[in-house]
Amino acid sequence: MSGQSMDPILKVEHLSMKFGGLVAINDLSLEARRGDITAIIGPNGAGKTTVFNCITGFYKPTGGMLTLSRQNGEKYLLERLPDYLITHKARVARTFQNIRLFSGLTALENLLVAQHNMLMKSSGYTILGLLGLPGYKRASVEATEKARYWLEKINLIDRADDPAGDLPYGAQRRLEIARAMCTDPELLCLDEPAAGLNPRESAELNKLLLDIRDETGTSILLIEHDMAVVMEISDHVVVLEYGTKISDGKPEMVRNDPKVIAAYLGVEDEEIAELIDEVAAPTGADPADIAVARLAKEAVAEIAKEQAVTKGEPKVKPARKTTAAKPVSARKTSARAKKPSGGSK
Ligand SMILES: Nc1ncnc2c1ncn2[C@@H]1O[C@H](COP(=O)(O)OP(=O)(O)OP(=O)(O)O)[C@@H](O)[C@H]1O
Repeated sequence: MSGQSMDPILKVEHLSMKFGGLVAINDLSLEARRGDITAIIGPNGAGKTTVFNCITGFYKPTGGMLTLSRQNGEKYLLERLPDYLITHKARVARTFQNIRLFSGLTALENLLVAQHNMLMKSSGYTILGLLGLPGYKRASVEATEKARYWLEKINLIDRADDPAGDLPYGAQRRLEIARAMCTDPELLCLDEPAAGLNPRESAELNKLLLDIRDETGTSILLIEHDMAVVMEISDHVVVLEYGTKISDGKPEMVRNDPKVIAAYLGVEDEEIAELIDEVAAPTGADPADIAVARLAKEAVAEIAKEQAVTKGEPKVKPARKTTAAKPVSARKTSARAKKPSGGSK
């Protein structure tokens, strides 16, 4: 039940983000459709988290426009909003690469804290809540019901009263997603939700995300390195390299795109340039595409040959974190320098 409508919930237009002389995002445009799971993938340092940080207000972009269209017709220019309004007005929620739960609070309490704003509002921002105002009581019951609903959904209802820090890693990841869902987002941004999960936990995560999409209609924007997750659940995939979009489309199209294969295999620019010179484009096809395709094919064959002699090694997984070479089109926009502190991962 993906792509409930063709209208985009998020439109990124000509986004750029510079850190001093480093161009992290270069004139990036993309769309995430309402009701879809959209994945942003790319090698390390491609700019994925920077895009998330621009969308969620952690960074103010150097240029470009980020338009969030809510279901009720309200539109928000995210680059102009402070981060708390991006959450509360534009209804964008996010999780981070590293888990950020309150580890000393129980699983249930973590989900109640997420609803703190709504509870404060119903208490009139005074101590009237403590005096048992009916409105506050009702809100408090609803908050607990919502928290328990999400605990059921993530199979943690039996551990509602356990400290979040005592839960297994995969359960903590699901709890973070549940916490984000307790804020009733229209766009849920997940930064590497499958990182560190074992195959069983990954499968549980996939199911949870598909349920969220299908049952709540929430649109999901996902950064992910695990290709099994990306290919299984995404409706649409955008590939970045050096802050530039190199591919955009359905998962099967992106998976077979020579530019994407080359980026993940780390083919050197010089090799591509040499081949472009050699390649005669008989049917008017782009020589760069032909060259990249040929190099990718050679690289895959080489790896397959190596693996044939190395028993027990895993199969080629192009989307695992690898350092990639720059694409022909992005040689001048190096975003692969060392990352200074201050970013939000
Ligand atoms: N706060 C910052 N200050 C300076 N440079 C930054 C900052 N944040 C990110 N960068 C740089 O921007 C580029 C893109 O980084 P980003 O973290 O967005 O990549 P990524 O695709 O999310 O990588 P990964 O897959 O490793 O998480 C990198 O070169 C990084 O060093």
